[in-house]
Amino acid sequence: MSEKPLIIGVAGGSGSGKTTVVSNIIQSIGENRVLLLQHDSYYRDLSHLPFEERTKQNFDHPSALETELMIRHLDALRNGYKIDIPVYDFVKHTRSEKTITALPHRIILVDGILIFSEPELRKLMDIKLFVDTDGDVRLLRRLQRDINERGRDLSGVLNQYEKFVRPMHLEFVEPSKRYADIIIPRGGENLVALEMVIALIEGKLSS
Ligand SMILES: Nc1ncnc2c1ncn2[C@@H]1O[C@H](COP(=O)(O)OP(=O)(O)O)[C@@H](O)[C@H]1O
Ligand SMILES: Nc1ccn([C@@H]2O[C@H](COP(=O)(O)O)[C@@H](O)[C@H]2O)c(=O)n1
Repeated sequence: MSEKPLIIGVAGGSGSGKTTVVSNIIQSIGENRVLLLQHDSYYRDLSHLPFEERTKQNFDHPSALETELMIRHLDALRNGYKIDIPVYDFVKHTRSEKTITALPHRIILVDGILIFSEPELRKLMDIKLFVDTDGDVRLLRRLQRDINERGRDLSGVLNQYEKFVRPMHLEFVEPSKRYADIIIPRGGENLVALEMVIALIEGKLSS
């Protein structure tokens, strides 16, 4: 592929609806034209720690993620090379032996809570979207998701939220909103904003 891809970043707090927004964009633009790269896939492996220790880590600080690898991957894709995306296990807090091979695409969607707080990563993005959802709504969604899908219990989710998620959100995620080109209030339910974003992407692709 000789043309450089269009790289679209989708940031926002945990549970804000990033994945929902991204899925809507992919459905509208067409799966075969888009590659999704999630910062979540680049969480550092903690298999060297006992399980109890892993659960006590701060996963909301930039140092918890191997952002340098994600940047190398984006550079490789921009230059026409394939990459091997890590597979992360949120139940065990570990990275799998397996990877997923991804080929260069015309559009690359990048999502994650901290993608705009990393200058090197931010620099690579052509369009930056921030999904803005109230903290109480995000906490309720996260409670449900983490208990149903990530092997957590009520008190674990609440402790983690109070100790790490909320303070790191205020320190890193919320201030990074200033770098967004478009702020999407309420996330995936905001169909007007989604239509505008999709029209913008289509316009960029045809220009
Ligand atoms: N508008 C919405 N209404 C109800 N539930 C939603 C809505 N948007 C997202 N969710 C649910 O909330 C949870 C978190 O949403 P998700 O899109 O995964 O957020 P993020 O990727 O920002 O963490 C998911 O279980 C999702 O199904
Ligand atoms: N082992 C891990 C790794 C990350 N988290 C939490 O995931 C959140 C980011 O993912 P979203 O899909 O919600 O954007 C982040 O807030 C971390 O606290 C975790 O709980 N365990």
